[in-house]
Amino acid sequence: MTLAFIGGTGLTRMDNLQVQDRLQISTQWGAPSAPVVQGELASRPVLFLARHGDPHVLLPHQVNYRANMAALKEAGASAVIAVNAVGGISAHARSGVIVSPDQLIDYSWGRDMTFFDDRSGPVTHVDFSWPFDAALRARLAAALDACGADWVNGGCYGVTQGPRLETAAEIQRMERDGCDIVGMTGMPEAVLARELGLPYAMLSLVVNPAAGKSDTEITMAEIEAVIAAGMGQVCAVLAALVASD
Ligand SMILES: CSC[C@H]1O[C@H](OP(=O)(O)O)[C@H](O)[C@@H]1O
Ligand code: HPA
Repeated sequence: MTLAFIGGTGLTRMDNLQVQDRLQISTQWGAPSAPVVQGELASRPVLFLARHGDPHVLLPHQVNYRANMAALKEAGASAVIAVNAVGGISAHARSGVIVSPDQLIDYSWGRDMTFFDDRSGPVTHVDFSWPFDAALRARLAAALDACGADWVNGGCYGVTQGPRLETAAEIQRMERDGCDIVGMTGMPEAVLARELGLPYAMLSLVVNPAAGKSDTEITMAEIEAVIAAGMGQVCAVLAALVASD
């Protein structure tokens, strides 16, 4: 099994990854955000892709999710762990906590969200009742526990369009809908993985209280501080995960 990691905001490069090659892959859907990094983590072969480019230049709606997922598949990925920075909606989704969501709701729009839209093949509707792979999430849970992480097993990730953050009313609506955390990149990434038959799970680091959930303005400085404190542990969890293979 070759695990692929997609690094998001705060994880453009993985410090604990031994880089062997940077694969320039072009796909029929265009170029991925960055070269696919081929390397070793805990002495196991892994792949890594910077979702927003390296350096981080792409906004969430500018990411070519189809090219990213197709490039990982072509590079030999057999499963994908996506790392995300998210805002916390539920009380237990405090800043610094890691969430492994088990559901999502998609509020994004206008993104290329399927590989099956060229009209040459059969009409395809994939099952997406459970967007995250249960076996991969179980392995992730063991790695999170082994690392002593402060983490939450399950929850609903709401995907907004961005790049602006949400209004307090939008977050209240998302809370009524059942969202626990909010980010801008979970879709169409998750469904494209499903269409390619790639097991997919997320590791979401809560980096701020979502809009209206604290008395203060959400600042990039606050977000960067939480990322600086927490992304090292996320990388350690990924190493523990591959070591368990
Ligand atoms: C205020 S930071 C917003 C930015 O961070 C998240 O990125 P990612 O999911 O790639 O970690 C969020 O989705 C936004 O793109
Ligand atoms: O509050 C947020 N909203 C949407 N995406 C995010 N990514 C980090 N924090 C947030």
